[in-house]
Amino acid sequence: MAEPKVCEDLLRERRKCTFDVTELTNLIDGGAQGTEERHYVENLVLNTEGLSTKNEVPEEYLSHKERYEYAVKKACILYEVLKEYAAKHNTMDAFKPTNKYRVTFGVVKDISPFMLHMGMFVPTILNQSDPEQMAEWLPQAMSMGILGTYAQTELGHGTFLRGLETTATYDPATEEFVLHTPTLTAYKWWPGGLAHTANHCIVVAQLYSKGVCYGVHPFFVQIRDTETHMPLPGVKVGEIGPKMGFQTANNGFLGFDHYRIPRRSMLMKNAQILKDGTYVKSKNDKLTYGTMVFVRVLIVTDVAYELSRAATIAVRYSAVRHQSQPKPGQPEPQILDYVTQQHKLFIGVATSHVFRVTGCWLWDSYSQVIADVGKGNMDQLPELHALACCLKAVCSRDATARVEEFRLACGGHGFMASSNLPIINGIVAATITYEGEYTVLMLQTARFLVKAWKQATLGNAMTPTVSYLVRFVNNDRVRWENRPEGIVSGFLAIAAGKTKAACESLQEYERSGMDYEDAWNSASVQLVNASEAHCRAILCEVSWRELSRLAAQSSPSLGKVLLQMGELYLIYWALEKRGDLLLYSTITGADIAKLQARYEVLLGLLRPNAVGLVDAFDIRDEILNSTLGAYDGRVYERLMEEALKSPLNAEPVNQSFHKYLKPLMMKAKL
Ligand SMILES: CC/C=C\C/C=C\C/C=C\C/C=C\C/C=C\C/C=C\CC/C=C/C(=O)SCCNC(=O)CCNC(=O)[C@H](O)C(C)(C)COP(=O)(O)OP(=O)(O)OC[C@H]1O[C@@H](n2cnc3c(N)ncnc32)[C@H](O)[C@@H]1OP(=O)(O)O
Ligand SMILES: Cc1cc2nc3c(=O)[nH]c(=O)nc-3n(C[C@H](O)[C@H](O)[C@H](O)COP(=O)(O)OP(=O)(O)OC[C@H]3O[C@@H](n4cnc5c(N)ncnc54)[C@H](O)[C@@H]3O)c2cc1C
Repeated sequence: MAEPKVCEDLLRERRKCTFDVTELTNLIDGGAQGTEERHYVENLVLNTEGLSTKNEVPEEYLSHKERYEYAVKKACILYEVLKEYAAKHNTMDAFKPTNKYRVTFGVVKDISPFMLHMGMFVPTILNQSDPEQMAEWLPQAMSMGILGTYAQTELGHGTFLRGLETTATYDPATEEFVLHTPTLTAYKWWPGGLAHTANHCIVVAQLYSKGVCYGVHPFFVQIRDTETHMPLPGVKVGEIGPKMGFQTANNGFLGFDHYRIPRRSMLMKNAQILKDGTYVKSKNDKLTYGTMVFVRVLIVTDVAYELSRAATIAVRYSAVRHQSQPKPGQPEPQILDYVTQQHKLFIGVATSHVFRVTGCWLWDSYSQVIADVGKGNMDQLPELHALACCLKAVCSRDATARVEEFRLACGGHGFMASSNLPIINGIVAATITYEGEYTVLMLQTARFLVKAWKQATLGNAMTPTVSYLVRFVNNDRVRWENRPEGIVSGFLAIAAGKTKAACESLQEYERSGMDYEDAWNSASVQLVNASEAHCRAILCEVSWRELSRLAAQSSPSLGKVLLQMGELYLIYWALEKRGDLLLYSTITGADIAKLQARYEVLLGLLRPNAVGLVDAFDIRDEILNSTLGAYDGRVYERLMEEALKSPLNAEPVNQSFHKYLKPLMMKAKL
């Protein structure tokens, strides 16, 4: 059968595009070879028997239990396919922030029950086990001979890791640890895949030896029999129930009743317990938190990708949707022509690029610091932690706001499950909380900023990401320049000004007699604001630098568009933060009017390329999973086709009519 035709609106939009869409796709994939490899993986996966979702009942109609079973079945077939592929290539590729493995969304719309296996279980083994442990566990984990997750959070404690209650008490007589859950609040709660998928997990527990508590440490723990999958004696495990999203992630709870594991189950790359119970300290006890730093770094490119999916849906839909009649007698225009609609959409497209390039920069910084840590140099760990915390926090929160804006931009149809915007919304919203909650992570960065400000005022040497503070110690109003570099300077001035103000408040509260912790709490709204400003300045500075670099390497037509997106992001935020700029720079009302005018010009310049820009994200229909965003733009046909799949439409009259509605109506007639 011939493929259905692409709708006229999208054909016209594609003809308007001023740059080579493939060139941008290649840039996003890190080169033409990256695109080729991604296409290869996508074809491999989506052409595999049992993986295509084409003729299946949409996941949303399945019961909670069926949906989980469906996701497990698909994840297993998918793993086999990816394993074969990985065997021929570099397996570590799976951990790089590329789009190659996002093909999983073409197989299960929501989160895979294996996500924590590859995302945290394997990385923790890689980063925290000693060579002997790695040799034993890694091959089993990589081949799925064992299925794992990362069990840290408890019912009563998620943020405060030092407060975790699960205990691992060393017994030198048997050379074992005794894992125990002393209270209800000590139950592990949340880990993905823990409920009915994993048979092993990394358990983070308070280590006790010779009566001394040495704080939280990771342990490699088997929780289910590998043959029968029954929970092992002393293990209580189950599922936590339905959530706002993450329906197929299989989040679970876990408790131990004096459950014994061998001494060598403690991950011993950093700290160790010797046979006699002697504790050998890690060079840096924060290395235990290493997997979280890794995931926080990945979240930045992850949310950039989710934004690109939501953008593709909303922009294509806006090109197809016609509404209202601003000029009497004229046809209804595409909603994409309304400048308010462009304002909703284009910042989201630009933000996806900003987060992707900043995320790649963060990944490179992470790789560098971790290589140094491997050589025993921990100097840059605090800066990396501060950077990963604020970027994870701000990017996850901004991305969620942008996805919601994309949903609103699709009007009523954006509320349909078949648009896929609700699932994307759930996936992105969760990132604000997991791997460190927004405010908590912002306050971690604030700790670093407060120390950095002190160093700056003392005239001491500064680490790279905070060296800008020095410029503002004695002069907090920067001279305004109406160009991208001037906006970046403005944001650096805001960050320095807010850091200074927060530090002064902190001191003021202390001077008033408060102890440091209470003063910190009192100043914490300002401290979070300072972190947000610092992060925004980094996003502006890094993305403008990276997009300019990429533009210089691209064809002139693409280069122009990359710079337009970079500039749009800068101006959007300059306008959002105009009050701060008035405080911390010499910007005037006239300058702000010029920024507003330039913003509107940029919307106009980007308008002809709107569809080309989202086409360049190159997200296949099977991965997009959206009635509104498909490449051919057959929005109304798809909405109707999907509606007809509702099981309620399988019969003209539902039994509830006879059972309830008719009796109700009969009563009214009496
Ligand atoms: C073959 C291949 C086939 C297929 C492959 C296919 C696909 C898969 C591919 C790839 C997958 C890759 C990625 C997947 C991505 C994601 C994973 C998926 C989902 C994740 C789901 C969610 C998981 C979780 O949520 S896990 C639980 C996370 N929990 C938290 O984040 C808790 C937050 N709390 C904390 O981190 C801390 O307690 C704290 C709040 C930060 C600190 O509190 P506190 O001050 O009380 O702490 P301390 O006293 O201990 O520390 C103070 C001191 O330490 C410094 N510090 C703190 N943390 C760190 C750190 N991490 N690093 C360095 N330093 C740290 C802190 O700054 C203080 O220093 P100062 O005293 O000097 O200020
Ligand atoms: C979808 C999802 C998947 C998850 N997957 C996993 C997993 O696989 N493994 C795992 O171990 N965990 C997992 N988690 C748990 C997750 O890591 C925690 O929920 C997260 O770290 C937040 O901790 P919390 O729930 O204790 O929040 P809380 O810390 O209780 O936060 C509640 C509120 O208190 C505020 N607050 C807390 N402390 C402070 C403070 N010091 N200063 C100011 N305000 C504060 C917060 O800002 C927030 O507003 C998952 C969570 C979700 C939602």
